[in-house]
Amino acid sequence: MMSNRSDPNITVRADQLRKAYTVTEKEAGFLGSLRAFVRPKTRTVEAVRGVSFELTGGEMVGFLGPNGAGKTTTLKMLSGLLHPSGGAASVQGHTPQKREVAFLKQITLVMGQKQQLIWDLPAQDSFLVNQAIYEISDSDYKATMREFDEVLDLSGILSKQVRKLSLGERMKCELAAALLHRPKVLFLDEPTIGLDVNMQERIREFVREYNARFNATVMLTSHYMADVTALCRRILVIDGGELVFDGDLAGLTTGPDARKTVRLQLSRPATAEELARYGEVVRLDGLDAELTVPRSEVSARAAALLTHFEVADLTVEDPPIEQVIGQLFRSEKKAEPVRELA
Ligand SMILES: Nc1ncnc2c1ncn2[C@@H]1O[C@H](COP(=O)(O)OP(=O)(O)OP(=O)(O)O)[C@@H](O)[C@H]1O
Repeated sequence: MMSNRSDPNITVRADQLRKAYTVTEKEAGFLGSLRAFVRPKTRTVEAVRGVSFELTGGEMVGFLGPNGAGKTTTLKMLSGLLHPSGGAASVQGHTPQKREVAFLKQITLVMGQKQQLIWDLPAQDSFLVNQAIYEISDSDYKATMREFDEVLDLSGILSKQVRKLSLGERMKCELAAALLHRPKVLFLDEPTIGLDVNMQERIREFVREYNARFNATVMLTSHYMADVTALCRRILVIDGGELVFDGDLAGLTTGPDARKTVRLQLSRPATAEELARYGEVVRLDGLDAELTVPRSEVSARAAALLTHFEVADLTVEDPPIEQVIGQLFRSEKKAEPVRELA
């Protein structure tokens, strides 16, 4: 969909955003260090290669990709922590790298792997620091803390030294601290990493409620697909620094390119080559086989499988979303034309 650049509803825009890092290569050992010091050898890593997309106010979007795909680099550019090597970004009408106060008051970046809270102090001391930095009035501070407490149940943990908190408790405090100023745009980089299932659900609920209450735009990366399926209708998939998919999460399992999983319990062994004539074999374990087939051809393929093999049982289901997205990562072709900016 073409967009109007002045559309006030667009809160985040990346326009051919690029980032190349220059890394110094060093051989092992002392001599290697010396050589690198005297005559540094450098190499360019193209982490983000011309990424374009737009998010509208209140949208929650999953930002997915394999390790090293460029997710964190993109989020850092959108938060103004990194200068793009090319292209442009705009968030709430601001150019992120200018780090204007009015911009910083409207965004937050939460990195599950990094912490913002002061380690040796109770979390509430870090909250007070943020209250001062963001110039939050006492009444707003109290009201926000009350709201956050309802969902996150912060009672009893705010006064403990951060170093003594469990990972889940700390993450609840990290999120609360990062959202104290009620930002309109949330960049959440693995906010649930390492948490148990219950705590992941709690954090999800908090993000969902925050989004509903403040109509906030949320861009979320997570290795837990449950986070994405619970919160996001749309996903952006990045691979090797390029956007390879921008569209509806549901469309991946129902759209024209969608596939179905056919599970077979065979009565007599078959080879992967034989089965591969009827679909893509994703697993063959003794008499248990699993194939994916185009959704539109599922009945014909199932009938053919029943005719050509001795089958004790056959079931058809949607493939796990991890598998569908994994196939996007590996695919060379773009799964759907990526939205072009006007
Ligand atoms: N400061 C840096 N200097 C040099 N290269 C970097 C730097 N930060 C990231 N990279 C490289 O840029 C590429 C993209 O990294 P990035 O952290 O953005 O990926 P990611 O999608 O967030 O990965 P992950 O899921 O593993 O966190 C990788 O090849 C990474 O090694």
